Amino acid sequence: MSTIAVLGAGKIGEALLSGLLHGGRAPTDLLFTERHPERSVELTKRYGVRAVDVPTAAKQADVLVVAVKPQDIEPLLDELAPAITNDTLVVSLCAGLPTALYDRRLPDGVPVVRVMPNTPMVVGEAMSAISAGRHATPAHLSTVEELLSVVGQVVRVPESQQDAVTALSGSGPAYFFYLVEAMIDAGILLGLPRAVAEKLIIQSAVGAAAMLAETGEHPVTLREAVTSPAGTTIMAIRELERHGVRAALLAAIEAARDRSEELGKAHEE
Ligand SMILES: NC(=O)C1=CN([C@@H]2O[C@H](COP(=O)(O)OP(=O)(O)OC[C@H]3O[C@@H](n4cnc5c(N)ncnc54)[C@H](O)[C@@H]3O)[C@@H](O)[C@H]2O)C=CC1
Ligand SMILES: O=C(O)[C@@H]1CCC=N1
Repeated sequence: MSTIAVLGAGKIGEALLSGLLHGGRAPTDLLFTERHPERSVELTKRYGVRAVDVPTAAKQADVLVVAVKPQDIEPLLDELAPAITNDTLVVSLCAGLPTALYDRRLPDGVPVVRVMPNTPMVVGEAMSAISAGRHATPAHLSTVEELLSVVGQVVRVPESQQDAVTALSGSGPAYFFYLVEAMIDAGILLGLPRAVAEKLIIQSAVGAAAMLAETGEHPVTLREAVTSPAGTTIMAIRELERHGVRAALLAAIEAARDRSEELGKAHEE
């Protein structure tokens, strides 16, 4: 079994470690690096996984998963470059960072796969999109696909689509949480107890998501089935249209895509 090291065990790094353990990987097959010692202690206690430094991770692991903030990539690449060989696969989860950045900064020929996952990884429901860098082979892509399918679903996309993917599914869970938060507030406005409003909205979200995933019906069809002539739903839809919610979503997701592109450009020479 291959050894996987997570470089930067924050929210996404921890979600991956925990998901892989849940999927049957032995703690001895996993390593992580973390710049905050107290975080390392906490994670080793929680998962029984060993914290190491970057050179040790590069030497001992077959797959290095980079999960630091894009703004923190440069010092990590400085540490990694002298320690890594072409036998090690680099998997980057960083928003915006192109595989070309790794190609420039790491020894020639190191294979890199760019991935955009999302936080539902913590419950095994991630959506991950993967793209091969210049030196990554179909076998490398399959390795990453296999790794990530333990924590959710995986699609392959050309790297040129990764900024759009980041805006859609990378950030996507935040948009749904934001909607849920606003709808719970609406329940409070209408005088419902908070606990009741939360239960009503969260279960409606879970039910709607399950219908989307399981019926294969188009969202328009599912929405129309809720929208009775001269009923309650159409009154709400009219207000959503009047307040430009659809246009707001288009603009919001475009802004997220632009930011992803910008994060990548910040590291251009
Ligand atoms: N949070 C999210 O929903 C998603 C995040 N991502 C990407 O995943 C990456 C990580 O994001 P989060 O987990 O949210 O960030 P985070 O801030 O929770 O985790 C980053 C971790 O890396 C550690 N770190 C930084 N530099 C380090 C170094 N040189 N050596 C060792 N550890 C180091 C930090 O101490 C921190 O614990 C980012 O690049 C982000 O774009 C991708 C998809 C979704
Ligand atoms: O907000 C961010 O930059 C990260 C990338 C995708 C989701 N969270």
